[in-house]
Amino acid sequence: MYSESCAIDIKNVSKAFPVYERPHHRLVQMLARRNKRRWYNEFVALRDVSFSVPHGETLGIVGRNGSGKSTLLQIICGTQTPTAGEVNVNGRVAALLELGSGFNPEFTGRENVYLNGIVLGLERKEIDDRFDLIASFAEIGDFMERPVRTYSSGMYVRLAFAVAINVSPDILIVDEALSVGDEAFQRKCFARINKIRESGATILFVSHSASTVVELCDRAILLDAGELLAIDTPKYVVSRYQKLLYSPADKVASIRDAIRNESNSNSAPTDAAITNLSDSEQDGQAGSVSRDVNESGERAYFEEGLVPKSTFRYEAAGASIQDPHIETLSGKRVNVLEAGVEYEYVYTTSFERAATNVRYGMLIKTITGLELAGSVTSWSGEGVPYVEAGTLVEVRFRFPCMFASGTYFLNAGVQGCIGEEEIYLDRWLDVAMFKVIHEPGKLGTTIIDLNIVPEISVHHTSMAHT
Ligand SMILES: Nc1ncnc2c1ncn2[C@@H]1O[C@H](COP(=O)(O)OP(=O)(O)OP(=O)(O)O)[C@@H](O)[C@H]1O
Repeated sequence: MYSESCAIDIKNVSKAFPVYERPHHRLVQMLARRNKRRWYNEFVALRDVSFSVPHGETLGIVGRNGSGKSTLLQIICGTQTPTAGEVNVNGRVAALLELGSGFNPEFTGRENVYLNGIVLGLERKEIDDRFDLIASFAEIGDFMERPVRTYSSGMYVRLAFAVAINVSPDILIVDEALSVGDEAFQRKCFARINKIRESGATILFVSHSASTVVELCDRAILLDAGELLAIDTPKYVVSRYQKLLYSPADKVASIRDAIRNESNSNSAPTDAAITNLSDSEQDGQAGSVSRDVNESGERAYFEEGLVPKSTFRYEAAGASIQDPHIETLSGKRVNVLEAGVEYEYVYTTSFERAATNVRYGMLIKTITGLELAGSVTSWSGEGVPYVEAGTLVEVRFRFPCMFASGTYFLNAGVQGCIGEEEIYLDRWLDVAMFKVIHEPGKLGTTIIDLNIVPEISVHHTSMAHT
């Protein structure tokens, strides 16, 4: 029985595609409809898939290429029909599927926004009200008035994303689309996805990035060759996915069986049958140990266009933060950093009103919004006792760049008392961003690189001598 308490309910869904050996067989098949002979073979893209997604859950979908992820999403969106099984979707679905689907290439961006909005169940007036928001989110300028076929893939994704996340979906489906586009835009999208999530929407998220699935999702499913092999916590599912992904071809079948049996046994996840890969295997890294870091950060530099697009300022109350940036210890302004080197995150606060018990804070986040590290200048109640109106105060946070190569975002905030109550005098999210340069010899994996020193020693056991 379909339950309204679920956003999505999939029961025994299968999908088979006809595959014709020769192009003209398609025509022969059409003409010979009543004939018993079949001019095609069936390719089964999904076989007997069942699962349900409660309202408000963020479900990750992982699987190797061709495992059926896109087909499943298209069935949920209604752009493909299942060959067998039942699909129930409860709520307004906004989907970001593969490039090429969703928009009519001959229509302009504006026309497509209206078309999509109407398909998603919005009234024309509602689309009118949201149009400026969508246009400013998409950042495609005059291209809004040009046919979508003239767009670059980046522009296409920007517009598709802008529509999908500005129509207040109950269910948001994102198929890997975020990997197109620059990091600043990706951050902006993740910030918006988090807001949609917080508002109680259900999210289906297909990604090849293990860390993103673990970070964003409440649960995940693993598809392989059209079969749902596992549904469990993101960490559990991702470890099985990686095991499949990196196994030699002759081991795949036995690993599939082990994952299936393990899932079916309904026991608590155990790593006895499936051992997690080491991080270096996951990232395909091997390489030699290298500890050569340039302590001065000489290779760090400043890149002009590295400006966040997701900056958000809370209403200021008596102070304003200015010029947040990063410097090397010798005072060079940089935003592309060398790993393993110390830098300073600097900003100035201008006080329009006098404040007491003043404290400054900072935070470093990933593209997806994971809060990695932060600091404050003092504990609550122990801030600078009094700052006069008209004062400019510079604050410097020295930090070691212990991050893996990638892009990161910075917050800044000043707290203090005006009167009795402690409040944020000024607070900015994603006020600056920086990149960390890839260091080929570095062995650290994931996000934080603690410069862990590995050591291997070989011990001969008694068995080795027999
Ligand atoms: N219209 C079609 N006709 C025939 N086969 C198809 C069709 N659409 C998809 N398939 C096949 O179904 C299988 C599943 O495809 P699908 O695109 O759903 O996989 P996926 O997991 O999304 O892959 P990827 O990660 O590469 O995008 C693939 O082998 C694909 O070739």
